Amino acid sequence: MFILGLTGGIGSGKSAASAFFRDAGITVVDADMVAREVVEPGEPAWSAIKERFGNDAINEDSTLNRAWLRQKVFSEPEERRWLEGQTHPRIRDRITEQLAAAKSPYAILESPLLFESGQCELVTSTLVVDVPEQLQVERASNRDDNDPEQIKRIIAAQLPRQERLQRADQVVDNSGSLDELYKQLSALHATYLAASSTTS
Ligand SMILES: CC(C)(COP(=O)(O)OP(=O)(O)OC[C@H]1O[C@@H](n2cnc3c(N)ncnc32)[C@H](O)[C@@H]1O)[C@@H](O)C(=O)NCCC(=O)NCCS
Ligand SMILES: Nc1ncnc2c1ncn2[C@@H]1O[C@H](COP(=O)(O)OP(=O)(O)OP(=O)(O)O)[C@@H](O)[C@H]1O
Repeated sequence: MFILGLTGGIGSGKSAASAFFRDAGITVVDADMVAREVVEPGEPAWSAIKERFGNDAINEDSTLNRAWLRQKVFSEPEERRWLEGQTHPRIRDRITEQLAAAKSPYAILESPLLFESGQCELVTSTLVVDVPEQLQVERASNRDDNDPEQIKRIIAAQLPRQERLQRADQVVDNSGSLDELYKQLSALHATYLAASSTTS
Protein backbone atom coordinates (compact mmCIF):
# COMPACT_ATOMS: atom_id res chain seq x y z
CA MET A 1 0.00 0.00 0.00
CA PHE A 2 1.14 3.56 -0.72
CA ILE A 3 1.79 5.28 2.63
CA LEU A 4 2.45 8.98 2.89
CA GLY A 5 4.51 10.28 5.81
CA LEU A 6 3.20 13.72 6.76
CA THR A 7 5.49 15.76 8.99
CA GLY A 8 6.54 19.24 10.05
CA GLY A 9 7.68 20.93 13.23
CA ILE A 10 5.42 21.86 16.13
CA GLY A 11 2.69 24.29 15.02
CA SER A 12 3.49 23.92 11.30
CA GLY A 13 -0.03 22.76 10.38
CA LYS A 14 0.15 18.95 10.27
CA SER A 15 -3.27 18.60 11.90
CA ALA A 16 -4.74 21.15 9.50
CA ALA A 17 -3.29 19.16 6.58
CA SER A 18 -4.40 15.78 7.90
CA ALA A 19 -7.96 17.12 8.37
CA PHE A 20 -8.01 17.82 4.62
CA PHE A 21 -6.96 14.25 3.79
CA ARG A 22 -9.41 12.74 6.30
CA ASP A 23 -12.22 14.71 4.65
CA ALA A 24 -11.13 13.16 1.36
CA GLY A 25 -11.63 9.68 2.92
CA ILE A 26 -7.98 8.88 3.58
CA THR A 27 -7.07 6.98 6.78
CA VAL A 28 -4.67 9.00 8.92
CA VAL A 29 -2.66 7.40 11.73
CA ASP A 30 -1.67 10.17 14.14
CA ALA A 31 1.62 9.48 16.00
CA ASP A 32 0.75 12.04 18.71
CA MET A 33 -2.46 10.11 19.45
CA VAL A 34 -0.62 6.79 19.51
CA ALA A 35 1.95 8.40 21.85
CA ARG A 36 -0.92 9.06 24.27
CA GLU A 37 -2.19 5.48 24.05
CA VAL A 38 1.16 3.96 25.08
CA VAL A 39 1.27 5.98 28.34
CA GLU A 40 -2.28 5.22 29.50
CA PRO A 41 -2.45 4.10 33.14
CA GLY A 42 -1.15 0.56 33.56
CA GLU A 43 0.71 0.46 30.23
CA PRO A 44 4.40 -0.57 30.50
CA ALA A 45 5.67 2.93 29.54
CA TRP A 46 3.37 4.50 32.18
CA SER A 47 4.81 2.18 34.86
CA ALA A 48 8.40 2.99 33.79
CA ILE A 49 7.68 6.75 33.99
CA LYS A 50 6.12 6.34 37.43
CA GLU A 51 9.13 4.40 38.63
CA ARG A 52 11.63 6.97 37.31
CA PHE A 53 9.92 10.23 38.30
CA GLY A 54 7.58 9.22 41.12
CA ASN A 55 4.22 10.85 41.79
CA ASP A 56 5.27 14.23 40.33
CA ALA A 57 4.70 12.69 36.90
CA ILE A 58 1.27 11.19 37.72
CA ASN A 59 -2.05 12.97 38.38
CA GLU A 60 -4.46 11.96 41.19
CA ASP A 61 -6.61 10.07 38.68
CA SER A 62 -3.50 8.05 37.60
CA THR A 63 -3.19 9.72 34.20
CA LEU A 64 0.16 11.20 33.16
CA ASN A 65 0.85 14.74 34.34
CA ARG A 66 1.71 15.91 30.84
CA ALA A 67 2.45 19.53 31.78
CA TRP A 68 4.99 18.41 34.42
CA LEU A 69 6.63 15.91 32.07
CA ARG A 70 6.74 18.44 29.21
CA GLN A 71 8.53 20.92 31.44
CA LYS A 72 10.96 18.21 32.57
CA VAL A 73 11.90 16.60 29.26
CA PHE A 74 12.26 19.76 27.19
CA SER A 75 14.66 21.30 29.71
CA GLU A 76 16.65 18.09 30.34
CA PRO A 77 17.63 16.41 27.03
CA GLU A 78 18.85 13.19 28.70
CA GLU A 79 15.42 12.74 30.32
CA ARG A 80 13.79 13.33 26.92
CA ARG A 81 15.98 10.64 25.39
CA TRP A 82 15.09 8.27 28.22
CA LEU A 83 11.35 8.95 27.66
CA GLU A 84 11.73 8.40 23.91
CA GLY A 85 13.51 5.10 24.65
CA GLN A 86 10.43 3.97 26.56
CA THR A 87 7.80 5.27 24.16
CA HIS A 88 9.15 5.20 20.60
CA PRO A 89 9.50 1.42 20.11
CA ARG A 90 5.93 0.95 21.41
CA ILE A 91 4.62 3.83 19.29
CA ARG A 92 6.25 2.31 16.22
CA ASP A 93 4.69 -1.14 16.80
CA ARG A 94 1.20 0.33 17.13
CA ILE A 95 1.64 2.58 14.11
CA THR A 96 2.67 -0.44 12.04
CA GLU A 97 -0.48 -2.31 13.14
CA GLN A 98 -2.79 0.63 12.46
CA LEU A 99 -1.33 1.30 9.02
CA ALA A 100 -1.70 -2.36 8.11
CA ALA A 101 -5.43 -2.16 8.95
CA ALA A 102 -6.06 0.89 6.71
CA LYS A 103 -8.69 0.40 3.99
CA SER A 104 -8.51 3.69 2.07
CA PRO A 105 -6.83 4.00 -1.38
CA TYR A 106 -3.66 5.11 0.39
CA ALA A 107 -2.88 5.87 4.05
CA ILE A 108 -1.10 8.62 5.93
CA LEU A 109 1.22 8.55 8.92
CA GLU A 110 1.13 11.99 10.56
CA SER A 111 4.13 12.41 12.84
CA PRO A 112 6.13 15.36 14.18
CA LEU A 113 9.19 13.09 14.50
CA LEU A 114 8.93 11.14 11.23
CA PHE A 115 12.64 11.58 10.38
CA GLU A 116 14.01 11.87 13.96
CA SER A 117 12.47 8.57 15.12
CA GLY A 118 13.12 6.53 11.98
CA GLN A 119 9.34 6.21 11.35
CA CYS A 120 10.13 7.37 7.80
CA GLU A 121 11.16 3.74 7.16
CA LEU A 122 7.45 2.85 7.37
CA VAL A 123 6.34 5.14 4.51
CA THR A 124 6.57 5.28 0.72
CA SER A 125 6.96 9.03 0.35
CA THR A 126 7.27 12.06 2.64
CA LEU A 127 5.48 15.40 2.68
CA VAL A 128 6.65 18.29 4.87
CA VAL A 129 4.31 21.08 5.97
CA ASP A 130 6.60 24.10 6.21
CA VAL A 131 6.35 27.51 7.86
CA PRO A 132 9.07 29.89 9.12
CA GLU A 133 10.08 29.28 12.74
CA GLN A 134 8.57 32.54 13.97
CA LEU A 135 5.15 31.50 12.66
CA GLN A 136 5.55 28.08 14.34
CA VAL A 137 6.13 29.83 17.68
CA GLU A 138 3.21 32.23 17.14
CA ARG A 139 0.67 29.61 16.07
CA ALA A 140 1.71 26.95 18.60
CA SER A 141 1.80 29.32 21.57
CA ASN A 142 -1.60 30.80 20.64
CA ARG A 143 -3.14 27.36 20.24
CA ASP A 144 -1.83 25.80 23.45
CA ASP A 145 -1.66 28.93 25.58
CA ASN A 146 1.99 27.94 26.02
CA ASP A 147 4.95 30.11 26.83
CA PRO A 148 6.79 30.98 23.54
CA GLU A 149 10.08 30.01 25.24
CA GLN A 150 8.70 26.52 25.86
CA ILE A 151 7.76 26.22 22.17
CA LYS A 152 11.29 27.30 21.21
CA ARG A 153 12.75 24.56 23.43
CA ILE A 154 10.50 22.01 21.69
CA ILE A 155 11.61 23.31 18.27
CA ALA A 156 15.24 22.89 19.41
CA ALA A 157 14.52 19.21 20.19
CA GLN A 158 13.29 18.65 16.60
CA LEU A 159 15.16 18.45 13.30
CA PRO A 160 16.32 21.88 12.06
CA ARG A 161 14.02 23.29 9.36
CA GLN A 162 16.64 23.09 6.57
CA GLU A 163 17.43 19.43 7.27
CA ARG A 164 13.74 18.54 7.30
CA LEU A 165 13.25 20.30 3.97
CA GLN A 166 16.25 18.50 2.48
CA ARG A 167 14.91 15.12 3.52
CA ALA A 168 11.37 15.75 2.21
CA ASP A 169 10.14 14.24 -1.05
CA GLN A 170 7.62 17.09 -1.27
CA VAL A 171 6.92 20.31 0.63
CA VAL A 172 3.79 22.43 1.09
CA ASP A 173 4.05 26.02 2.28
CA ASN A 174 1.58 26.82 5.09
CA SER A 175 2.57 30.42 5.72
CA GLY A 176 -0.56 31.65 3.90
CA SER A 177 -4.24 30.93 4.47
CA LEU A 178 -5.80 27.50 5.02
CA ASP A 179 -7.39 27.84 1.56
CA GLU A 180 -3.94 28.21 0.06
CA LEU A 181 -2.77 25.12 1.96
CA TYR A 182 -5.77 23.09 0.76
CA LYS A 183 -5.15 24.09 -2.86
CA GLN A 184 -1.64 22.62 -2.69
CA LEU A 185 -2.90 19.49 -0.91
CA SER A 186 -5.67 18.95 -3.43
CA ALA A 187 -3.15 18.76 -6.29
CA LEU A 188 -0.95 16.36 -4.28
CA HIS A 189 -3.94 14.16 -3.31
CA ALA A 190 -4.59 13.56 -7.03
CA THR A 191 -0.98 12.45 -7.53
CA TYR A 192 -1.11 10.13 -4.47
CA LEU A 193 -4.31 8.53 -5.78
CA ALA A 194 -2.63 7.94 -9.14
CA ALA A 195 0.50 6.53 -7.46
CA SER A 196 -1.56 4.24 -5.23
CA SER A 197 -3.52 2.80 -8.15
CA THR A 198 -0.27 1.74 -9.81
CA THR A 199 1.43 0.40 -6.63
CA SER A 200 -1.48 -1.70 -5.27
C1 LIG B 1 6.42 15.18 26.86
C2 LIG B 1 4.92 14.94 26.67
C3 LIG B 1 4.33 14.14 27.84
C4 LIG B 1 4.23 16.34 26.63
O1 LIG B 1 2.87 16.16 26.39
P1 LIG B 1 1.95 17.35 25.79
O2 LIG B 1 0.52 16.92 25.94
O3 LIG B 1 2.37 18.64 26.42
O4 LIG B 1 2.34 17.47 24.26
P2 LIG B 1 1.93 16.51 22.99
O5 LIG B 1 2.21 15.09 23.30
O6 LIG B 1 0.57 16.87 22.52
O7 LIG B 1 3.03 16.97 21.91
C5 LIG B 1 2.97 18.28 21.34
C6 LIG B 1 4.08 18.44 20.34
O8 LIG B 1 5.35 18.42 20.99
C7 LIG B 1 6.32 17.89 20.10
N1 LIG B 1 6.99 16.73 20.75
C8 LIG B 1 6.45 15.76 21.54
N2 LIG B 1 7.39 14.88 21.94
C9 LIG B 1 8.55 15.30 21.39
C10 LIG B 1 9.89 14.82 21.43
N3 LIG B 1 10.19 13.71 22.11
N4 LIG B 1 10.83 15.51 20.73
C11 LIG B 1 10.54 16.62 20.04
N5 LIG B 1 9.29 17.13 19.96
C12 LIG B 1 8.32 16.48 20.62
C13 LIG B 1 5.57 17.48 18.83
O9 LIG B 1 5.63 18.53 17.88
C14 LIG B 1 4.14 17.32 19.32
O10 LIG B 1 3.21 17.51 18.27
C15 LIG B 1 4.63 14.17 25.34
O11 LIG B 1 4.91 15.01 24.23
C16 LIG B 1 5.41 12.85 25.19
O12 LIG B 1 5.06 11.87 25.80
N6 LIG B 1 6.47 12.84 24.34
C17 LIG B 1 7.28 11.66 24.13
C18 LIG B 1 6.68 10.79 23.04
C19 LIG B 1 6.93 11.40 21.68
O13 LIG B 1 8.09 11.50 21.23
N7 LIG B 1 5.85 11.85 21.00
C20 LIG B 1 5.93 12.46 19.68
C21 LIG B 1 5.19 11.65 18.67
S1 LIG B 1 6.08 10.20 18.16
N1 LIG C 1 -2.81 28.45 7.27
C1 LIG C 1 -3.14 28.74 8.53
N2 LIG C 1 -3.59 29.98 8.85
C2 LIG C 1 -3.90 30.29 10.14
N3 LIG C 1 -3.81 29.44 11.18
C3 LIG C 1 -3.36 28.20 10.91
C4 LIG C 1 -3.00 27.78 9.58
N4 LIG C 1 -2.61 26.49 9.64
C5 LIG C 1 -2.71 26.10 10.94
N5 LIG C 1 -3.17 27.14 11.70
C6 LIG C 1 -3.38 27.13 13.17
O1 LIG C 1 -2.09 27.03 13.76
C7 LIG C 1 -2.10 26.15 14.87
C8 LIG C 1 -1.11 24.99 14.62
O2 LIG C 1 -1.60 24.18 13.56
P1 LIG C 1 -1.73 22.58 13.74
O3 LIG C 1 -2.34 22.26 15.06
O4 LIG C 1 -2.37 22.04 12.51
O5 LIG C 1 -0.16 22.24 13.77
P2 LIG C 1 0.58 20.85 14.03
O6 LIG C 1 1.71 20.81 13.07
O7 LIG C 1 -0.41 19.74 13.98
O8 LIG C 1 1.16 21.04 15.50
P3 LIG C 1 1.68 19.96 16.59
O9 LIG C 1 3.01 19.43 16.17
O10 LIG C 1 1.80 20.75 17.83
O11 LIG C 1 0.62 18.89 16.71
C9 LIG C 1 -3.54 25.69 15.06
O12 LIG C 1 -4.17 26.51 16.00
C10 LIG C 1 -4.14 25.89 13.65
O13 LIG C 1 -5.52 26.14 13.70
